[in-house]
Amino acid sequence: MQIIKIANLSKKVKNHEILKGINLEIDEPGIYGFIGRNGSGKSVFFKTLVGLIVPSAGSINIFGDAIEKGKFPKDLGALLDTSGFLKQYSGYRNLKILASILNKIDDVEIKNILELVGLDSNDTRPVSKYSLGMKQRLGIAQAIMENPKLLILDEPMNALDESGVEDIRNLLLDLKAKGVTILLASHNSEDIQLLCDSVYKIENGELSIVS
Ligand SMILES: Nc1ncnc2c1ncn2[C@@H]1O[C@H](COP(=O)(O)OP(=O)(O)OP(=O)(O)O)[C@@H](O)[C@H]1O
Repeated sequence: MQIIKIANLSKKVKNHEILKGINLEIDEPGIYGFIGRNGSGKSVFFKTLVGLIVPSAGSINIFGDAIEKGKFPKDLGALLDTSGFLKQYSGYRNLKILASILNKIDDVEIKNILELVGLDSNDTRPVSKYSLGMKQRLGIAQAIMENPKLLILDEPMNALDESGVEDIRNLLLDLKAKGVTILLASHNSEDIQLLCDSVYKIENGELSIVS
C-alpha cells in the first residue's frame, strides 16, 4: 500500500501562501529528509500531514486514508514540538495518559521506551523540572511508543547532547531496519547525510527533490 500521497497541497493564511501546490508520493519505507531555511514551511507541512493544520487546497492520503481535521492518522507517530506535555506530571505519567487513549501498550512497554530514549523510567520528577534535552527525549518516546509505521519528526535532535544525537541516530536507523518510514526535518546536514535515503527541500512553500 502507498505510504503517502499528497496532491496539490496548499496552505494560505491571509495573503501569505505558506505551502504552494505540493505533490509528493512515497511508496517505499526509508528515511526522507526535509530541509529548508527558517520559516520556509517545514513545520506547517508536517502539521498539515497529521491533521493539525487544515490545508486551503489539495489532498493528503496516508496508508490510503484521507487526512481529516482533528483525526490523527492511525499508525502514525509524530514529534512536532514538545510543549504539549502536562508539566506537573512525570514523563512516565505523561506517556501513560497518552497511551491510555489507544490502549495499545502496557506499563512495561512505556518504561522500556523511556529507557530506550535515555530517560530514567523511575524518575518521578515533573516535566517542569526536565531540561530541554530531556523534554526532547520524552517527545521522541511519545512519537515512537505505539510502534507507528510512519514517523514524522520535526527537528528531533534539537537540544540533544552529542551522545543523545548518536543514540537517536541509531534509534532511527533501527526503526528504518524494521520497515518504519520516517520523515525528518533537520537543519543538521550531518544528520541528513547520514540518515536519509532521499532529501527534499522546501523553499518559499514549494517542495523539490534534492537527492
Ligand atoms: N499557525 C500559523 N498561522 C499562520 N502562519 C504560520 C503559522 N505557523 C507558521 N506560520 C508561518 O508559516 C511560515 C512557515 O513556518 P514554519 O514554522 O513551517 O517554518 P519552518 O520551515 O518549520 O521553520 P524553522 O526551520 O524555523 O523551524 C512562516 O512564515 C510562519 O510565520
